Amino acid sequence: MPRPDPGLPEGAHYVARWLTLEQQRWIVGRFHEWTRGPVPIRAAKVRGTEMSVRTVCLGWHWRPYRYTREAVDVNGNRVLPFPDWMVRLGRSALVAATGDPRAGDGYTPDTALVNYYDDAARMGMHQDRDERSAAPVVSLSIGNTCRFRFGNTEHRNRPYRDLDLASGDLFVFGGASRFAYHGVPRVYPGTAPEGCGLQTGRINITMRETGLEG
Ligand SMILES: O=C(O)CCC(=O)C(=O)O
Ligand SMILES: [Fe+2]
Repeated sequence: MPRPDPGLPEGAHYVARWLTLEQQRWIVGRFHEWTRGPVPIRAAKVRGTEMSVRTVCLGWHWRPYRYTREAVDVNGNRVLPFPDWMVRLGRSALVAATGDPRAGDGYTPDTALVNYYDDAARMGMHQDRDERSAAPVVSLSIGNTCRFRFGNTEHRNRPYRDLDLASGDLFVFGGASRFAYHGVPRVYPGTAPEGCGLQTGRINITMRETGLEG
């Protein structure tokens, strides 16, 4: 049973190598399907500047700073539906992360932001706060290892904790940590394990409950 990590604030959980290599390869296969459309993967623009990360969404399309069903800032197409297998995966992730067999009950993520990081990509400190639900965010990583910075709910500065997210790692932030600032200061090129399905780069999936209707 995973114990709370004393270095992480309440509500934040980390499980190393939660996904098997076989699961990782399978998800990478799905990733290639998602990027082929109906909405291509793209760098979202924040105040006119493209992010270095490229993103494709499932369920709801995210752009700074709201969700819509159609990718209005890309090609206007409706995004792919949120897959049932990912709802189940999200629920088992919560059970694994917290050690509470009921932790997944009632968790129904309806959007996933699927990010692709090349060797130069990073993500500044931010909160995930465009959702109306305070349900946990479930994060899965595949490919190259990154440095992940997990901070506090007040501002983007210290205290924060740096940890490495490697291929297959699970990170969850809910409860008192749901609106904590976090970011990815760097990725480590060439660190993806053999057999994870990704030769270059890093994929990160964050599933969330939007709390939106329609
Ligand atoms: O890539 C990561 O590990 C974090 C991604 C993230 O924070 C986001 O998509 O909002
Ligand atoms: Fe985030």
